[in-house]
Amino acid sequence: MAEVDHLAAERATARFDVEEMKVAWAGSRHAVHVADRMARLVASDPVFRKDNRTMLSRKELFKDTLRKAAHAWKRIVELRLTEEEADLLRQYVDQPGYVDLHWGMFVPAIKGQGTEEQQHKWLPLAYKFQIIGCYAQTELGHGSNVQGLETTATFDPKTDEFVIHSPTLTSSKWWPGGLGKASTHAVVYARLITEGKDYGIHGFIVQLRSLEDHSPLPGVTLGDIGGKFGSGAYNSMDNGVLRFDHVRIPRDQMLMRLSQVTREGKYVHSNVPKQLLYGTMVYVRQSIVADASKALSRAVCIAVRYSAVRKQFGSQDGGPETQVLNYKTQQSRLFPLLASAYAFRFVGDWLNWLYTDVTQKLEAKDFSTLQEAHACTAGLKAVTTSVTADAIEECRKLCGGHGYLNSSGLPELFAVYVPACTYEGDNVVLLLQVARILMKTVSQLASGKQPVGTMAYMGKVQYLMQCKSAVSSAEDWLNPDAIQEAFEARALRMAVNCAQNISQAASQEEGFYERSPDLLEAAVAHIQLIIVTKFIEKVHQEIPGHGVKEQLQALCNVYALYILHKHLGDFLATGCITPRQGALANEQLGKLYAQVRPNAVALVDAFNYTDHYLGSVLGRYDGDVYPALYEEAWKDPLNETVVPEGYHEYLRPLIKQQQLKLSRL
Ligand SMILES: CCCCCCCC/C=C\CCCCCCCCC/C=C/C(=O)SCCNC(=O)CCNC(=O)[C@H](O)C(C)(C)COP(=O)(O)OP(=O)(O)OC[C@H]1O[C@@H](n2cnc3c(N)ncnc32)[C@H](O)[C@@H]1OP(=O)(O)O
Ligand SMILES: Cc1cc2nc3c(=O)[nH]c(=O)nc-3n(C[C@H](O)[C@H](O)[C@H](O)COP(=O)(O)OP(=O)(O)OC[C@H]3O[C@@H](n4cnc5c(N)ncnc54)[C@H](O)[C@@H]3O)c2cc1C
Repeated sequence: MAEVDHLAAERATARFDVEEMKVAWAGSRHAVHVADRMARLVASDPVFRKDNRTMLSRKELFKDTLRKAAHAWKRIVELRLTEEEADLLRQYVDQPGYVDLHWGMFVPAIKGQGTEEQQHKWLPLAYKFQIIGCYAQTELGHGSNVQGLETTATFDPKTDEFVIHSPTLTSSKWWPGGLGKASTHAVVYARLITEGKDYGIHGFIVQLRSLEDHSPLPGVTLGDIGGKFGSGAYNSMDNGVLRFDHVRIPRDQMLMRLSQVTREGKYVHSNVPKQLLYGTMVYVRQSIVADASKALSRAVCIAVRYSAVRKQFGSQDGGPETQVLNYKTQQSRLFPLLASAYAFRFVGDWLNWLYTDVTQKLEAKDFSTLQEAHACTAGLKAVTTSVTADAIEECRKLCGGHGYLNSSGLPELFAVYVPACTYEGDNVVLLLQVARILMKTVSQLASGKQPVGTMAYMGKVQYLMQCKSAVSSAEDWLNPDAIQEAFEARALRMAVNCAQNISQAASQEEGFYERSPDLLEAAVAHIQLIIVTKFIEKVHQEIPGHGVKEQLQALCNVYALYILHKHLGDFLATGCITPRQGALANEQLGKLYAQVRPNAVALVDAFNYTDHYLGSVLGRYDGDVYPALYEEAWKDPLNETVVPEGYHEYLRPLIKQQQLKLSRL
């Protein structure tokens, strides 16, 4: 803990029990305890140092990642950490690397799509790191359109093998993380061809490198795809390129849980929906939503603490200047992001519950909730990552000039985070999936089919299409029913408007294409409704701790009214509220910001992040920002010598030449 606490006065104004808020944030007392232990374990280990990361070359950074991953594994084994502890330890190491894909996609792909026999064979090898795996789906020519992939897996009945081949340049696998330099194996997605017929995309386990000397196996060409956005950041990951030249694998390396190819070459599809092939993506999208609240809360923690330390203007007579956190503009930019971090955390928990529930149903051959799982994971992944990426950049601006320094931690956080808007499904492509499901649901309303799950509100179509908000004062907007109704009416009316416009087109397909910008907005409105609903439900639960529930209630209202204010056009255009009611919502928002202000620093303390994990001189727990900034500057390699390299070659001759010219005048 800090010796001098420059934020002590801020912490003293908090009107709630921070320790209990930590429990509400983490989910349980146990979760706080485990996270705390793992975070401190990482922070105290010199191998996991990361303050020099942005100054390393790509090669040094990659080697550092290998070293950290090996050391993390050593500590996991030595300390006999549980799976929960090990996952947390890796998260706190906070450096993207091949292990993310090994544990996050390779293992889940085998678990989800492999038969019991295949799981029995491959998982123990993966669990002990006797093999390292990645997820090779995307190609140079196709990423979003999975059905358009070109790699082929042709069954050869003579040898009982599949022949994996990249027929074109565009069929080269391109992007898979961990593929470039680390992986020995991959789950490769390819078109299955047997008996002369193309049965579409299936997964195959393919060995890529020798387990003896790591050299590529015959017929396999692979490497790294090159440097990426930002210094440090995602460059620790070896995203790779991979080409196959008629590489043979045994038939039993096709992942055969969903469909099989017999010894004779017959294709057999089990009686399950084809979309289960996309199961690994659904799993990771769900994890990405949980991850969004982590990235957003880190950025917000830095910006809130620094805004409480930073002072500008406000004194005419030499008295103290104003903390920038006291400026209403700073609050109106920052507090909605603070509220969003909490909102994403709770909706992430709910999504994790939904995912587990759907998985259990699938085990029992109940596929009824598959569409709900797809819509919620795709939509929430898209909205939470887009908001988080923008919010990290906003936090950088909220920290003024110092936010632009690497030592603020924000540039690297942004650069690492921003591809989340693209990987695991481009956000626009995913929102259009949600929109398709919305249109399907609207079209079924006429036949009397009652929508279920997060679409259930659409069943109230008669009421929601004509209801008028009863809000008549700013305080009325504190009523969760008023908020819920306005959000439901807005989402439903936007979806119905789209459906009506599409129905006037020559075909459903053409209408969908023409109206896709509106459909995106309807999908966002639906997903925002889910986030608001889950936040309201959370606040309705019993929440222990002095003042904790009240703070969460205030943040829930901030989140909802901020979204309402930001998307006021939607609410007005659909006639859900009047301009006067919109103004009242904004008035209430201002009052809520004043309520959040004295609690702001304590609300970010509740995230319970170590200074190591935050990686920011501006976000230090003790708020002692200026000495840290000053010290950090001297660590830059440019400051290793007083006179820079290049002085004698370029600077001195230039100066001397100019001096000579002047002396001649
Ligand atoms: C630190 C170490 C920790 C170790 C552990 C880590 C674990 C993870 C933990 C934290 C995570 C946080 C960070 C994660 C880091 C991850 C690193 C990044 C790795 C990135 C990997 C990738 O990017 S992999 C590649 C991803 N690719 C995509 O997402 C492609 C997107 N495209 C698609 O999904 C499909 O092509 C698309 C859905 C767009 C279209 O499908 P298609 O079949 O062509 O056609 P369509 O007609 O639209 O759909 C038919 C039918 O199917 C339904 N459907 C579609 N998708 C699904 C689905 N997924 N599930 C269920 N149903 C689906 C669709 O609604 C249609 O239904 P009907 O209309 O016919 O009823
Ligand atoms: C850092 C990073 C890590 C990755 N890791 C992996 C990995 O481990 N394994 C793996 O297999 N892949 C990986 N990928 C690939 C990733 O999954 C794809 O990049 C992603 O799915 C997007 O596909 P794309 O690149 O083909 O984009 P494109 O589809 O080419 O997108 C280009 C533009 O077209 C738009 N667009 C595309 N289709 C439509 C449509 N139908 N309607 C409207 N607009 C459309 C998009 O919105 C976007 O603006 C990774 C990518 C990144 C950036």
